[in-house]
Order: sequence, then structure tokens, then C-alpha cells
Amino acid sequence: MVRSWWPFLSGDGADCDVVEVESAPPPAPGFELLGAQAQELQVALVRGFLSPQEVQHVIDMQEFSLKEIDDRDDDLVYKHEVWRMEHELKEALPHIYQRLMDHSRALDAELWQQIEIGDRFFPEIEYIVYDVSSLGEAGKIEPHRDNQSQVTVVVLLSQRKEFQGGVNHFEPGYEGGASRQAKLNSGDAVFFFGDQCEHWITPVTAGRRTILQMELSRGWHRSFLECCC
Ligand SMILES: O=C(O)CCC(=O)C(=O)O
Ligand SMILES: [Fe+2]
Repeated sequence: MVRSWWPFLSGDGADCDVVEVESAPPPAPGFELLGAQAQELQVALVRGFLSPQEVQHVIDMQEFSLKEIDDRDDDLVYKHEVWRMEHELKEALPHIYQRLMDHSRALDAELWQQIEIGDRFFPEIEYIVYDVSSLGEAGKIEPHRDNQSQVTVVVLLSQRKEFQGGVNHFEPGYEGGASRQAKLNSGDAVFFFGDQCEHWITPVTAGRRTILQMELSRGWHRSFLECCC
């Protein structure tokens, strides 16, 4: 069901994916909290965000002609391949697109309380692959924040047995503490305030790890206009 709090705006003939918040958040889903002293560093882990069948539907979408992009900051160290897919996901799997939006809004209300009625966002949804044999080396992304991302969502698509390493890490939640880790199984998702919470993965040392990622962005990335409008 498409909820009315999240209607789509159509710009001047442009087909940018822009959403505006119009009403109160939906109820929060069940989640495990990776706690932190500072509210903005709290992380929510939602088990079974996608069912096995839904995971397969997203994987099948790579058959569509998704557009490969490279919009990471020059100083960010990463080894992976990225395809943009917000338009395609909204078209082909609208219930999953909508669930990403609803959970983001609900978990923001529960944990970070940053989103207000009238706010506009640019959802940037990506299919990301860390494939050790095609990269010829370990897949990785080093500690970073996602600029302007109010809510970042990472959903694991692969089965755990398909790769080694690739565990999601978040900066410590408490002074002097260790980094927090989320061991995702296929279909599980983490939600966090991407612009604030530093995150990374341990190197993917074997196999192929694929994720669906959304950055609910308050602004446009460098390549946004070329890529997606
Ligand atoms: O692969 C992941 O789980 C995280 C990827 C990420 O943080 C990014 O692409 O910005
Ligand atoms: Fe990130």
C-alpha cells in the first residue's frame, strides 16, 4: 500500500526522484538497537526486512539495464561496483520502495527525530556488488559518512555463505568503546543516520557480496543530475 505521507513530486518535466513528507510517521517496525550515547549514532537492525522471495526479485532486477555509476568522493577508499536503481525499483517493486521509505520515516521518528513535515528528500537507491574475482582483489569500503544522507539503509542480498568478511561496522556508541558490528543475514537491513554515523565494512576476502542501499539524501550528489533526472 502506498501511503499518503510520501507522495511524489513531479518537477518541471524532470523525472528526479523527489519525495516530500506530508504527514505523521507510520508505526516503527520491530528492530534491534545498536545503542549509543548520542542519539544520532543509534543504529537499528531490522531482521527479515525482505523475504527470501523479495531478495530474489531485487537480484533479478540487475537483469534490467541498470546504470553503473561512480559517484563516491575522491578521497574515499572503496572497491566495489555500483548500479543506480531508484526509478527502476519504484517501477518494478513499488512495495519494496515504499517499505524503504516507511521504515526510514518510522525509525527516524523513533531514534533520530530529524525528519519534519514539509522536508524534501532525494532517494538514491543502489545495487552494490563486491565481487572478489571480478575486482581481482578484496572488496572494501573504508570508514566514511554518507554526505547529506538523513537515513541510510543497507540490505544484504547475498547469502552469508556466498562470501567471507563484509561485516558492517559502525563507530563506537560510547567513549572508549569498540566499534559496533551488525552481522546481517540475507534480507536483513541496518538503518542509520548516514551523514553522522561513521561506518565501513570489513574487507570481502572471498566470494561475492551484494547489497541494496538507499541514502535518503537532503541534497544532490555530484552525479545526480547526469545520472538520475
Ligand atoms: O557495503 C556496505 O554495507 C556499505 C556501503 C556503504 O557504506 C556505501 O556505499 O556508502
Ligand atoms: Fe556509506
